[in-house]
Amino acid sequence: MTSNFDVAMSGDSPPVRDSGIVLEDVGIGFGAFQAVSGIDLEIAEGEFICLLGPSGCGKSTVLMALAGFVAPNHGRIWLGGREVASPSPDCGVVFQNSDALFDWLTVRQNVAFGPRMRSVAQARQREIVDEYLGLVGLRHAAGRYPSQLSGGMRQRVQIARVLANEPRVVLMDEPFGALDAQTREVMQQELDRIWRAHRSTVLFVTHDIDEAILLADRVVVMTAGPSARVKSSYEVDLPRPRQESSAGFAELRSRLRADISEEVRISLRAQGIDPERAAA
Ligand SMILES: Nc1ncnc2c1ncn2[C@@H]1O[C@H](COP(=O)(O)OP(=O)(O)OP(=O)(O)O)[C@@H](O)[C@H]1O
Repeated sequence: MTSNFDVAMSGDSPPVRDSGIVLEDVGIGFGAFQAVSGIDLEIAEGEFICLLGPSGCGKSTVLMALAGFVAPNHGRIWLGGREVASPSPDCGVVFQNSDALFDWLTVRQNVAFGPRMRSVAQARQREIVDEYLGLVGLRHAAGRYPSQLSGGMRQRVQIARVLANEPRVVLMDEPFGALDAQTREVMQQELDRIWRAHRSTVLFVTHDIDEAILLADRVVVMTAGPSARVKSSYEVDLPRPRQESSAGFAELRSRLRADISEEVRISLRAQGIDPERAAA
């Protein structure tokens, strides 16, 4: 496929041989503030990673660097064997806010937008749109405008629109964070089902430990910032779809809770807040 890759070929051999992701000693700063540093992480092709950590530790910053929106000030990032230098159609991004949709286009036109930009033939565009709208259960709403949809439906359109570009990697930054608890639960189940059908490489940022265990092959925990790094990594060796009531789920939840609350306490102390008082 010829595409207008915005990523530069790395001068030397990249450390990945497939469509995975490699972050090698990555640091990202904003002026004098070093948000993350020394991030080493490998994500295999088709792997679903959830990134957890205390608020403000730098999860979104890492995602923005992977998407090519922010440049690291140290280290290197490879995606599918190419060094990331700027945003690329190889990498689809779903944000928390479903307002990323084009209000003046119907659901069908929103999902067809990427394939149309890639000059995909019209008949094929229709097939792609039908496939991805079917996947998110919204074929019946193809003719509606975003303003005529609920928040959950808009978010599903956003996911379909990103997947219709058939990116190698999907980055999701708290995509269900703004949804009510019930819609969120349905969306988590749907995403699990969609991912099992497509097996793209996914990096999913969340605050929610249960969401991470429901979705991830591996949960990666970051330390408190500044200069946050990867603290630990947990393989989620539970059969899908996962049951929150299972013993394995509960055991992993309590290990993750202990690990993250240690970092939250560090983060609160750094802000001059006594964590014991804050909990009282
Ligand atoms: N554009 C920016 N300019 C300056 N500082 C920034 C910028 N973007 C992020 N930061 C800082 O970098 C740190 C990491 O922010 P980031 O949003 O990545 O954290 P996060 O872990 O995703 O937070 P949350 O869980 O609350 O969404 C924070 O201290 C934040 O204030």
